[in-house]
Amino acid sequence: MLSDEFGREVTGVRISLTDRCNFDCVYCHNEGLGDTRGPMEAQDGEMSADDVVRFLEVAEEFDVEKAKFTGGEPMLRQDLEEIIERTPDSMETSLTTNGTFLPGRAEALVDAGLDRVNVSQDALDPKAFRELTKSGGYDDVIAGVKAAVEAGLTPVKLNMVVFEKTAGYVPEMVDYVAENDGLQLQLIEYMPELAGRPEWAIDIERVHGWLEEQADRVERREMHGRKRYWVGGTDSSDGGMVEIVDPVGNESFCANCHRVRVTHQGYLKGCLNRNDDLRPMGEMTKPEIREAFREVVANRVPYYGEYMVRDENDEWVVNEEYLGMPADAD
Ligand SMILES: Nc1nc2c(ncn2[C@@H]2O[C@H](COP(=O)(O)OP(=O)(O)OP(=O)(O)O)[C@@H](O)[C@H]2O)c(=O)[nH]1
Ligand SMILES: C[S@@+](CC[C@H](N)C(=O)[O-])C[C@H]1O[C@@H](n2cnc3c(N)ncnc32)[C@H](O)[C@@H]1O
Ligand code: SF4
Ligand code: SF4
Repeated sequence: MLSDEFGREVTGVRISLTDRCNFDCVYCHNEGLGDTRGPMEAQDGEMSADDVVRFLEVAEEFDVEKAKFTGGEPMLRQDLEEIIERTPDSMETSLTTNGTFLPGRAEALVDAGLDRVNVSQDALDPKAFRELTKSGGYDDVIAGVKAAVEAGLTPVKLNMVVFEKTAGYVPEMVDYVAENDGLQLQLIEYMPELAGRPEWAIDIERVHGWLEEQADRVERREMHGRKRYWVGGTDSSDGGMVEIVDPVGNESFCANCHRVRVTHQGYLKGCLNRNDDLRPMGEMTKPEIREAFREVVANRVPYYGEYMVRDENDEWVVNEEYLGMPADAD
């Protein structure tokens, strides 16, 4: 297993399969890739299934245990089932999707070997959903979540971005997962780093405090040191699990970050928030990918606490050591 200079082993890879999307969520950081809007047909430059598999086979050699497929909207890829089918068996495979294409396809994903799925759902009301996603796909998403649970892609984690437009929906979303078997909730702190609009952010500590009061028990997950709250338990059920993903300005989150990312165009990327460390894999052979993977891991640094440091006014500023890196290789 490869580790970076900060002792962070790389146990997972997170692969963006496309930057295209059928939604236009107001908050979208698109995994650091830019705008999702544009043609929805397959684009030149997207990694082919062969490219993805070649990379995954190298990752397997380095004992990477988990593969996460994301986007854009990864289910716009018609060869998603093939990619999952060809993912090394030793890896846990998961998918993060807006859920609209799960009805009719969830079973095929299971047959291909997908283990579980995260579905973005920021509200339980079609009108609010439309405003947040600029899409009328609410019913499809609900049907998608149902299809995923029925197909056994559990736990299905509902991903909710928490910011000023959604914070009021948190209690009903928490009740919803407590009452529905097979569902869990991830409350994702709104990340303005790539999406802009810092004024939309809310204080995520208030959500932690509120959940602390509701919870029957609290756990800490190894990945990112994320906290998990169990709520609504009864004699016969553990209730629902609510996990908080709170990366913004969080040094311990970055200190426990164990993933390398791959962009839809096949660039290795050490950190979601950075575009100055990209390495193109292009037509590389396996030995060349091995070398590039080693280099990317060697150059990984925690974003908060190393790449960004606090100045004398307690503001985050880029550490001088990293100034002058290429601005954006994508
Ligand atoms: N800054 C930062 N944000 C992350 C990181 N991992 C996840 N996130 C945020 O959480 C969102 C949802 O992540 P998911 O793709 O659902 O998966 P996950 O929560 O990371 O992983 P699982 O819980 O194991 O499924 C991402 O799109 C990011 O906004 C990370 O390493 N760094
Ligand atoms: C970029 S999307 C890609 C996968 C898929 N289209 C989806 O929406 O699940 C991955 C995750 O990033 C989250 N996300 C997008 N922009 C964000 C932001 N600015 N802050 C926090 N999370 C964000 C979304 O809610 C989603 O759960
Ligand atoms: S569905 Fe996902 S990729 Fe598409 S705009 Fe929303 S968050 Fe971004
Ligand atoms: S180093 Fe921090 S910001 Fe970068 S991907 Fe890891 S957790 Fe996210």
